[in-house]
Amino acid sequence: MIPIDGHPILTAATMRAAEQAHGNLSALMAQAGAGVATAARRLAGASEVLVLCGPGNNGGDGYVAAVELHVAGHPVRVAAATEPRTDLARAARARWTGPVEPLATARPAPILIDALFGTGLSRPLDAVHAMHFHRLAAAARLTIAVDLPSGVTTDDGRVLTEPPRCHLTLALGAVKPSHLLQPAARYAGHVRLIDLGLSPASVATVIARPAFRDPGPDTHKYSRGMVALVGGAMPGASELASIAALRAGAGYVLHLGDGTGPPHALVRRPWSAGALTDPRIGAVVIGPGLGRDDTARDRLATALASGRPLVIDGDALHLLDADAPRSAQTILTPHAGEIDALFGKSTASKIDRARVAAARADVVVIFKGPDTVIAAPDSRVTVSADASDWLSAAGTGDVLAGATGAMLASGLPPFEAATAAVWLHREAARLCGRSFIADDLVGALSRVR
Ligand SMILES: NC(=O)C1=CN([C@@H]2O[C@H](COP(=O)(O)OP(=O)(O)OC[C@H]3O[C@@H](n4cnc5c(N)ncnc54)[C@H](OP(=O)(O)O)[C@@H]3O)[C@@H](O)[C@H]2O)[C@@H](O)CC1
Ligand SMILES: Nc1ncnc2c1ncn2[C@@H]1O[C@H](COP(=O)(O)OP(=O)(O)O)[C@@H](O)[C@H]1O
Ligand SMILES: [K+]
Repeated sequence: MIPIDGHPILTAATMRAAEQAHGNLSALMAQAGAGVATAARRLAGASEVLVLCGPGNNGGDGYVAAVELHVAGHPVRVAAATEPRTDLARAARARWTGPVEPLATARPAPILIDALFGTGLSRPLDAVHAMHFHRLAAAARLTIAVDLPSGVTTDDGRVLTEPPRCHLTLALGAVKPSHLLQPAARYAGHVRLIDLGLSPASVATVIARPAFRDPGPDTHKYSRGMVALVGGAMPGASELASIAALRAGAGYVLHLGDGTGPPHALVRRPWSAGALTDPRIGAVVIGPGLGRDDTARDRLATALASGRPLVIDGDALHLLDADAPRSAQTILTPHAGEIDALFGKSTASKIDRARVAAARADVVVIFKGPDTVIAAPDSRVTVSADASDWLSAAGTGDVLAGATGAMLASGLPPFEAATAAVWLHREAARLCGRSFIADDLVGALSRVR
């Protein structure tokens, strides 16, 4: 049971390929079931465990876990609605010598293990089965999902049948997109990986603590990163982004626009056509509070022509031509509405949408939300989940844009800069607790650094 940070994300198909390449499916199931049993024993204390087993190999994992728990002397019962249908699951079922209770009449237990369906779920659950799943979970103190909460798809975060909210999901062999993507992810609870030694390769990974560029003895303010924030109609938003850039670690932040007042560390200058010609500028952030009028259009055109690395957010995303050729490293930070507006609506998974957008616009995309997907034009993807829901407040996106500018100006390549900023933003939100405002989040960036 290991934390998932930095681990590859695999789809059902790539998981099956990894399984085939391994060759010994029976050994994999034995390992998976043993891993589930170990985790359950660690968390259950002396409490009885009830394992719900489905017809496929997810159910097979459940039977193996039940046998392992029994052998270890742990009180365990099994319930199922249908007989196993795969050879592996049948073999695992045959080794379970206790009774198999019908799902509809199964007595609850304090610890519930959901081994109904995993990566093979192909349609909604039978309504009566789903009802009993919910009944047993409601009566349990702890619900542990094997591989995935039964009812969610594997690859795109969709929910076919609403499962109970599990406390823990044990991802078998690899993390899957639905462990991270909403709405499915909310049913998984904490996600931990059971390593099956498959070492699958993937261009998609779970976000991990980044390697920040910390200052050293030779550092000066410009080498640490100079960020220019292009202001506009609503100076509050660009100021928030400016202060975020400072607190995320930029050595020098230039706010180009109206507005006065603290912090004194912020260098304020009015906007001018030549404002972005300073060769020391390592990143330009444009969009927070920019407005969408002709002035905004002119400023965006100047930023795009400047050749400086760019972070394009908020209003600027509404003025941008996604298909125009790029003259500089560029990071876009759209939320779902902005992705729809820029690239058109789509029912594809958030990972695929971010990847397609990045390739089409030749940029790094930070597709924001409760699950944030960062994609590069070369197909690399990293996904950040478990962000505080309290981030759903005005101005938190401006903070992310400023932090992204600081990371880009520090010299990190765009994909790494975007990843570092998203991680920093998420951790800052964690430190803020509940009911914080964007200004608090800015302060917390320093504490995370
Ligand atoms: N990959 C690996 O490395 C490892 C994988 N392992 C485990 O294997 C799991 C995948 O197993 P799996 O492919 O047998 O699929 P699983 O999710 O058990 O169910 C599919 C079965 O249910 C059926 N069915 C589908 N939907 C249904 C519905 N709504 N209502 C009713 N029936 C429905 C479907 O039949 P269908 O009718 O669609 O043909 C099929 O019979 C994976 O999650 C992990 O736990 C580990 O053991 C070891 C390493
Ligand atoms: N429910 C949520 N849980 C976690 N993070 C969220 C949630 N809703 C929004 N966020 C994050 O909060 C920020 C909101 O940005 P955005 O929508 O641009 O707001 P604004 O433009 O008002 O600053 C993004 O970083 C997004 O990922
Ligand atoms: K399951």
